[in-house]
Amino acid sequence: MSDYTVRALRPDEIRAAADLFRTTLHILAVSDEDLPYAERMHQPGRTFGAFDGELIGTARSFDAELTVPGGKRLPMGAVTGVGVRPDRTRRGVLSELMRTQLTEFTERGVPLAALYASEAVIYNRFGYGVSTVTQHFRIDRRRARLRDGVPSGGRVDLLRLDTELDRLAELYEQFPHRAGMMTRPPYWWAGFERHLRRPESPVQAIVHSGPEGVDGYAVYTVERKAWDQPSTLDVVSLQYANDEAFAGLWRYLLAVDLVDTIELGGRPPDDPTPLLFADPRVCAVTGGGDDLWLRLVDVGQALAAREYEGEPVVLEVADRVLERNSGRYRVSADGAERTDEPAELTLGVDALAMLYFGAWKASALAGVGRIGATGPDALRHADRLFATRASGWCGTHF
Ligand SMILES: CC(=O)SCCNC(=O)CCNC(=O)[C@H](O)C(C)(C)COP(=O)(O)OP(=O)(O)OC[C@H]1O[C@@H](n2cnc3c(N)ncnc32)[C@H](O)[C@@H]1OP(=O)(O)O
Repeated sequence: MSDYTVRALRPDEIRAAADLFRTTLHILAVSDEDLPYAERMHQPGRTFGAFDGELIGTARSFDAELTVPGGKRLPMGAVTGVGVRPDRTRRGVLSELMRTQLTEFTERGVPLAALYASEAVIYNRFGYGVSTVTQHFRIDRRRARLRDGVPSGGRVDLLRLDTELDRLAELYEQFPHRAGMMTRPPYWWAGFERHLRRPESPVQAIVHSGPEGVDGYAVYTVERKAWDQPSTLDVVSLQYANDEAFAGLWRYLLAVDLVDTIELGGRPPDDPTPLLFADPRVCAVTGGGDDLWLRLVDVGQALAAREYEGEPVVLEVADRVLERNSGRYRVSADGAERTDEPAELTLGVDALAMLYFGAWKASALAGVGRIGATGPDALRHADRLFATRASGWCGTHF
């Protein structure tokens, strides 16, 4: 039996939870100036604390919606703020917090949970898998020339972030969401706003307008340490509704004076940025990695919500944390449902999350022992069924 209890925190305990979380990430505790943002980031009733007399661990979530392949939006618990006091780690505190949180999602009928992971070895055991991946670009701004034929037109204007941040929130929700993208509720924007108000880095926002009105925006900072030092423009956010807006925002960014390098991180695997340039090597891929970690809280509902193409396959899913998900599911172009038919593929719920947005192929996961298969046909069918038109991508760090 554990010597601690887990319960939802009261509003007057939120600062302590935020301090604990920040301490576990080696970040300074919440300042008085930060406190209003920290409070706005917490959705009432969604922060859990573990106590052994004192607060020793915490995990919170906020409600959002996630677009799944085919365009439907499903409720999701956006999990964040996870930390256990360093003198109480490795005795099951996180495991209890995760179980409590997943049970709470189940009771409220939330079919998906997702998070961004500080370390990649923590969350598989709780059923989360890397469901989307990203890449980072560095552009040599002084050598960059756009190819002939890149769309032109439209106009770009500065947006006043101190008074018009809400405008970005509206635009983000208006623009199309590809599979893997989530809604950004006020709990998310409060954290973004705090990030933007860091005193050391002035932040600019721009909007692009085309014939139908505003159809793209970007947020960026420029770091310029000294007059004779190279300077870097860091694109914090880039969202757009069409190709013209994408090109128009880039035309602007490439023309910002006193900039040597442009950094653009966390983009989808099929991001077209390198295709813009006459010499594609001015745009180097400098890294990448896991983006959204997904957890199918209700496997039946999550599988039934997305679209598929191709021949059917029967999956046998194992879920050690939410046992009622364990069982067989038939997935076909007509949808997905529970079945008694014999299994063709066996996999954990974490591996299923890796298939969900098409970021990984079943055949690749089988090759490294994450999926068991009766034969190559089943893998071929699963590869096709779970493939997506555009790369899955979230791009909303939380
Ligand atoms: C979504 C987010 O908020 S991401 C931020 C996550 N937080 C951090 O990274 C802050 C620093 N780290 C911590 O606070 C803690 O180490 C936590 C929260 C990651 C883990 O908390 P703990 O209470 O130690 O986890 P718990 O004891 O329940 O561990 C369960 C299992 O996971 C393993 N585990 C937990 N954390 C880690 C880790 N960082 N690295 C390797 N294994 C780990 C444990 O060894 C244990 O394995 P076992 O079941 O085989 O014995």
